Amino acid sequence: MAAAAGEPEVIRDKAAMRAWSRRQRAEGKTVVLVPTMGFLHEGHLSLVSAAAAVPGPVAVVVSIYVNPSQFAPTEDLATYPSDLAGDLRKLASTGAVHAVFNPPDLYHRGAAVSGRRAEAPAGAAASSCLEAGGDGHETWIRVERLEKGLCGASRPVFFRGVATVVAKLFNVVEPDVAMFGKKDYQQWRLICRMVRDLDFAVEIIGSEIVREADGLAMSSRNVHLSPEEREKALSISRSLLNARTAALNNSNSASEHIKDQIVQTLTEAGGRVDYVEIVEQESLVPVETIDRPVVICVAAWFGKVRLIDNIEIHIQS
Ligand SMILES: Nc1ncnc2c1ncn2[C@@H]1O[C@H](COP(=O)(O)OP(=O)(O)OP(=O)(O)O)[C@@H](O)[C@H]1O
Ligand SMILES: CC(C)(CO)[C@@H](O)C(=O)[O-]
Ligand code: BAL
Repeated sequence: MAAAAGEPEVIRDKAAMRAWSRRQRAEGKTVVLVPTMGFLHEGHLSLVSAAAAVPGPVAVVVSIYVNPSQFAPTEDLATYPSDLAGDLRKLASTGAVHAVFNPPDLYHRGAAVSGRRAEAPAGAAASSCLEAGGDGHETWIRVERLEKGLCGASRPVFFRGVATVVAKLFNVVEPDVAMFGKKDYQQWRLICRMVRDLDFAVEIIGSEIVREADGLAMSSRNVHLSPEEREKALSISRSLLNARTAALNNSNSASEHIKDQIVQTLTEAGGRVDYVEIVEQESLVPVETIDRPVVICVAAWFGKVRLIDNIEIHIQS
């Protein structure tokens, strides 16, 4: 169990962060990292509780960093919510966080070369809000199959940016354990695959989705929903719960039928569906029939807010 942590130490510098972690490990502690983009809610705090519950003496680090490389220029980097002072208060009140890593920037930005800064390098398939010419960052981790479907289809640079920044965080913080929420299901599975494939010495723990009392999955972006949009967005969790009931009550349900029902519910509520997919839990390969453990994943727009959610169905094959 963790010793009471008191006020977390706020660390902004990479070298200082690495030195802090190494001191903790030298003292016999397990370093547990909770990566976040801030504007914290109970979903994040559940990851902190799970981090504190890792057996043995632990040093819990929460990173707060809005990673520009996972946002395409058309996405919402500029309006991503933030409240560092509020976040620090929430983390201190848990008594379970020992350090907060809040770097001003994690990337080498490089110098402009012939005015090409902020453009994608020649030959790049897609660009993010980070792209730099000259001697800026140009090394990327691609989890080649898992990054393509689901959220990868409409967010072309998202998983390249996530895998790369998580690898950078692992190199700086050197955690023994890292916590990810199953709300971002594809992200969690992709990080597990990256860790396996690249032999990172980090144990990844996936933590259950935390919901509001009415079922809405907690998400930092929920703050941008109007009260009407928020009400309509309840159709996501409602349709997922109905789908699970249907799948559990009818053996070998056809995925197409279940997906159609979800699309209909979301559309009737006023949502714009990005995708509804039923996939195997680890490989994320789509299934035609629900005859094995699957997860139903949804992304839909309500107003200007794109929300994701999912539900696991534990049918034994
Ligand atoms: N409701 C939730 N339940 C469990 N984990 C969550 C929940 N919301 C976020 N997390 C996890 O917290 C970590 C940090 O996520 P992030 O800071 O992007 O918050 P978010 O609420 O997912 O924001 P966004 O609005 O970008 O979806 C991720 O591992 C994410 O899966
Ligand atoms: C894992 C992560 C912190 C990487 O920027 C982000 O994608 C998130 O908060 O889920
Ligand atoms: N929780 C995932 C971060 C993002 O949507 O960019």
